[in-house]
Amino acid sequence: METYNIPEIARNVFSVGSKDWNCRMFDSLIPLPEGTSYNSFLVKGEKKTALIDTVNPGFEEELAVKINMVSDLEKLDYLIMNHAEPDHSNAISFILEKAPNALFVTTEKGVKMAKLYHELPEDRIKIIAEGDSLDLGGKTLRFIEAPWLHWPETMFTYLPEDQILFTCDFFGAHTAQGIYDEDIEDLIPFAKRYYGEIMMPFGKMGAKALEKIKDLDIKIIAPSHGPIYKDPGRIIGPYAKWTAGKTENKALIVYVSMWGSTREMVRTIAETLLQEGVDVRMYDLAVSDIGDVARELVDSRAIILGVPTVLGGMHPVALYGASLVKALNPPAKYGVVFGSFGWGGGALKQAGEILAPLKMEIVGTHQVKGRAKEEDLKKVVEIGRELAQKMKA
Ligand SMILES: Cc1cc2nc3c(=O)[nH]c(=O)nc-3n(C[C@H](O)[C@H](O)[C@H](O)COP(=O)(O)O)c2cc1C
Repeated sequence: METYNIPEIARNVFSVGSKDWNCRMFDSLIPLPEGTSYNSFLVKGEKKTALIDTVNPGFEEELAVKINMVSDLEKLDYLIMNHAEPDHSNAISFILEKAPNALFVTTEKGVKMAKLYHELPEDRIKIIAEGDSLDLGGKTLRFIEAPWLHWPETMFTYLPEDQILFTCDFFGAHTAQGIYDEDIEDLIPFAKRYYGEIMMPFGKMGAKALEKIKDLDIKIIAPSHGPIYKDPGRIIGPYAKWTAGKTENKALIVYVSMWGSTREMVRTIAETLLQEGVDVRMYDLAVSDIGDVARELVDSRAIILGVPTVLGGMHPVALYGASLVKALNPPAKYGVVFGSFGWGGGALKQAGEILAPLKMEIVGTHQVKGRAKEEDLKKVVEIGRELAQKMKA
């Protein structure tokens, strides 16, 4: 007999998803130092039962066992989909097969996205829209469209009787640890990392979603990754700051250096900025966790990129880092680029082209042939001081 912990987060509301303790990479892109969870919630009303979101490939059987421990999967009435990404939607076909009377419930956009990944029985689709609700008997599920968090079809589900907001990826964190937010002291850095990796490019949509839910009475936030918030303010507060693009007096330095020339320049600007009272975070992209970089991008006021030339362009690792920075669209106001080359150069030009679409003012650039000389490092210090002044203003 398998043993499972099935938290009852409110009366007749069960957390039936899975913990993926050892997963170390997500979306073939994001490192997961503490694994993750795929949260799925079963809501039992007096008349009807609904499942909100499902689980990642490989966890379907566990989901079925857990549902059957607290209910009867065969008699499930509704399968609600807040988001079509397979880590939450993968078990849709599995569940619809095991629960022959269950209706698949989502928005019109949700159906379109789900059909990209699953074959859905047409006669079992129930399309809902903003403000619609389902009566389960003593429990109501109300739907709130929250598009682009982080795919076009995303929505939230609200359970007014228990004041629970099911937000899928929004407010999520990649960690398998804990059940409730109170279990993890350093949860917000994890949530911030997740925000940087997944939500930051859609910050404006995030701000709109916050505005939409601001008058809801929320006692519990139940996201689909990481712990459930019994203290919603603990995550809504930081999200208000992050989605507004508020920055700190902090410079994020990301660089690559093969023989130390670029490293000497970024180390010099780091020391200058620290002298000037600027907080500094520095990551060598060749050995760093890109999730840490994403976390620091969320509220850094300046980004400093150090990149040597390799084969006529940027070092490939720095190219990857710079492309990611551009795609994540951080709120940084100021930028600086340093580079080193041996003969023809090319990295600095390419870095400028990549970062151009960001709305950062480039405060300075400096490139050296080989190692930086005394006058080069003086120039780096000058750029650092000018940057610090601008950042304080
Ligand atoms: C694999 C490799 C490829 C390079 N390709 C170029 C190049 O195409 N053009 C150039 O000007 N320098 C090139 N260089 C020279 C480096 O850009 C130069 O050594 C630079 O000072 C390295 O800076 P770093 O010590 O910060 O890595 C290359 C160096 C290496 C190791």
